[in-house]
Amino acid sequence: MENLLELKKVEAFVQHYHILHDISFEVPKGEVTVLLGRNGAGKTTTLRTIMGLNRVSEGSISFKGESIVGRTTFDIANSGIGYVPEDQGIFGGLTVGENLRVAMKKEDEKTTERLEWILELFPDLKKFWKKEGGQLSGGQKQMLSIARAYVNENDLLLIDEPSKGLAPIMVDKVTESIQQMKEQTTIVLVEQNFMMASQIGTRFYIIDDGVTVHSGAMDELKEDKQSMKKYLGIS
Ligand SMILES: Nc1ncnc2c1ncn2[C@@H]1O[C@H](COP(=O)(O)OP(=O)(O)OP(=O)(O)O)[C@@H](O)[C@H]1O
Repeated sequence: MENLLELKKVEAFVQHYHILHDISFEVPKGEVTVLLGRNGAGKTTTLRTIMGLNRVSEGSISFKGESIVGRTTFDIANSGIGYVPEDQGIFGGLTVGENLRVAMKKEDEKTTERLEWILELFPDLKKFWKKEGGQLSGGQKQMLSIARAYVNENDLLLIDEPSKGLAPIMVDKVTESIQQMKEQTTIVLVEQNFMMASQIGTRFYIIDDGVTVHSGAMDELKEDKQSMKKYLGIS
C-alpha cells in the first residue's frame, strides 16, 4: 500500500533541547496509524515536528512523496495536512460558527458538504453555533477542534490525544466520530487511552524517549502483554 507520510530517522529539537532521537514510521493511505508511549515520550513533539513547528536536525519527513522538512507550517498545512492539537487550538472569544469559518481554507461546495457532514456527526456544534468557544464543555471543544481540521479537504489528519480530559461518554462519542472519519481520510492518532486507540487503530508505533522502539498491527499488541507492560506500563 502507498505511504502517504514517511518519517526516517528523524531527530528534532524543541528550542535547544534534543527531544527526538530516532523516529521512523510509515503511514499508509486509508489507515489509522497510532502513536503510543508514556507521558513525555515525544508523541506530541513528533506531530509538531511533522507540522514544521520544531527544527529537524537529521532524517527525512516526506508527505505524498515530497520532503516537507524546512517548509513553513502554513505551507505544510496547505499541502493537505490537518492538525488537531492537544490544546485544541480553538478561539475562546469566537462563536462555534466563527471558529469554523476562520478555519476554512475555501468556501466552495465541497467544503460546505464536509461542514454539513461534520455537523451531522456532531449535532452539538449546530445546537451551539452561536455560543463562544470558551463557553463550551471539554467534549464540545474537542468536537469543534476536530471539525475545524476536518472541514478542509485534507489528505491526512494528525489528531493529538482527543480523549484527554473527557468523560467516558464523550470518549465514546469521539471514538465513534473518528471511526466514521477514517472511512474518508488517513489519520495519525496520538492516544494514551489504549481502549480507544485499539478500537480505531490499524497499525501502532511505540515511542520511548524520542525513539520509535516497537511497531506492528494494533490487533497483535492487545495480545502482547510483555510489550504493553514494558513500553506502556499497562498490565
Ligand atoms: N517547550 C519545551 N521545552 C523543553 N522541553 C520540552 C518542551 N516541550 C516538550 N518538552 C519535553 O519533550 C519531551 C517530549 O514531550 P512530548 O509532549 O512530546 O511528550 P508526549 O509523548 O506527547 O507526552 P504527553 O502525553 O505527556 O503529552 C518531554 O520530556 C518534555 O518535557
